[in-house]
Amino acid sequence: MMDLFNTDIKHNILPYDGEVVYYGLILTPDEAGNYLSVLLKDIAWKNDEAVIFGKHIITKRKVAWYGDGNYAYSYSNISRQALPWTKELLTLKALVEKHTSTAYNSCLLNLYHDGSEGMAWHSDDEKSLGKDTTIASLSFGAARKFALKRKQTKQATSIILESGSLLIMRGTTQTYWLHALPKSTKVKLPRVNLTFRTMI
Ligand SMILES: O=C(O)CCC(=O)C(=O)O
Ligand SMILES: [Fe+2]
Repeated sequence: MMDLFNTDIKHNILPYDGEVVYYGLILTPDEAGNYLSVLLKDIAWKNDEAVIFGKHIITKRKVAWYGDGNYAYSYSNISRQALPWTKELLTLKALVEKHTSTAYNSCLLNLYHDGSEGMAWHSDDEKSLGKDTTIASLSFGAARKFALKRKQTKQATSIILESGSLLIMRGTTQTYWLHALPKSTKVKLPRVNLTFRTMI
């Protein structure tokens, strides 16, 4: 596929206690734009729900959960059932697996309609994901800042995720670091993010 934009030097953007590697573009801007249209149309987007301090919250951001099996996935006190892969998601999964030499069995999708929507600080450390799991993040649409902050020292770093780009988090990243997608009033266009994961 497109290796044109890939430099062979992929460095860890974390100083220690985990590995976050930015691969840059693995799709051309045109390919990424086409996928964005298809994903906006074909994915079963739903507003995310959570129960926080006993209060039922519904987010503006939309989510979807796809996977191999009948995975039940639970976070923020709400459980969700994985939908069967679509053709496009299987193609993208294979592409990401090739680039990262890792197999995934599920994918969490997020749709941020514009910069007024984001994701708060968290780590993907649910028991169902296993410890020190590899998560591959593929982005489409508006470029957005992805921020990381060490749990203990609050040391921070960030990177801009462009349309068609791939980022992976692996090793002890989820144990020692939080990540977030900050809101930005400057962003007027939608972004779709796919995180390929391995459920155990
Ligand atoms: O949208 C992003 O880039 C981050 C998504 C994320 O952290 C997650 O789905 O757990
Ligand atoms: Fe996350």
